[in-house]
Amino acid sequence: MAVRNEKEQLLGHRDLSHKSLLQSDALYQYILDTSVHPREHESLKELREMTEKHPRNLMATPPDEGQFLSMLVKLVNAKNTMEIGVYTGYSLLSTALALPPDGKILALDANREYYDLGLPIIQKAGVAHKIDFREGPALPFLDELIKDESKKGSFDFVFVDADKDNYLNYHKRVIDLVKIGGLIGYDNTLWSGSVVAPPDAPLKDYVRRLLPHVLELNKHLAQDSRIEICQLPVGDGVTLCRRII
Ligand SMILES: C[S@@+](CC[C@H](N)C(=O)[O-])C[C@H]1O[C@@H](n2cnc3c(N)ncnc32)[C@H](O)[C@@H]1O
Repeated sequence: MAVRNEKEQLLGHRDLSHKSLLQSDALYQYILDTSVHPREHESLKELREMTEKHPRNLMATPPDEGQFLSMLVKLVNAKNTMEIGVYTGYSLLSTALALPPDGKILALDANREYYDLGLPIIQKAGVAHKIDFREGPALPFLDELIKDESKKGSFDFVFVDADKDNYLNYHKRVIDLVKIGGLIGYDNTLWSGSVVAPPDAPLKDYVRRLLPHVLELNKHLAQDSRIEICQLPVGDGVTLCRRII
């Protein structure tokens, strides 16, 4: 593949409608063909293919990231989890399939219409009973949740993939809801590679508008002594935070 200039590289993967920060599309395709698609649960495949036809499909979690989340949930033996930002449910279903039969996911999204598109597939996969879906803006919901002392430190794993301008607000609440030793995953922390874009880079409007929030979050997480962090170039960038105090 021809080497692309810096600006093209910053925009390229998004424009090709999959999310990869790798050096070439061929390399990303190799990962999908070799390690991801052959192991993808049939319901996840069905949900992914259904979502690909949706006008807002750019929001969907890519399958390599879904596989990563599934592995994480199993590695930490998660039972009680939360997801902020569901869309049609690809990451939700990946997590639900990875949880034990009595595992639970509190799933928050401002828009139930998207979830309802994926719900029949989630039901067919036999994991809908693990999901407690709540429609509405996540922030006030978290403010209520945190008033309940029994919810503090009760989550093993939280995945945040919603409005980027609220991530810091989510972090301020979620850090008290996740248990010590538990994990929080923040999605899109490399923001299509725009975190290193020169000022005149031809970024899409929403990428430019939300970039300061992503940069602020990354800085904040790196300085937060309550967590250990690891930022990974999976999907659009995922920062894992392990609560230590
Ligand atoms: C990037 S998508 C989530 C993708 C999803 N994790 C997946 O696997 O496909 C972001 C979602 O966040 C939701 N959202 C945006 N702002 C929100 C808010 N303030 N509170 C709750 N959900 C919100 C949107 O409705 C959308 O479904």
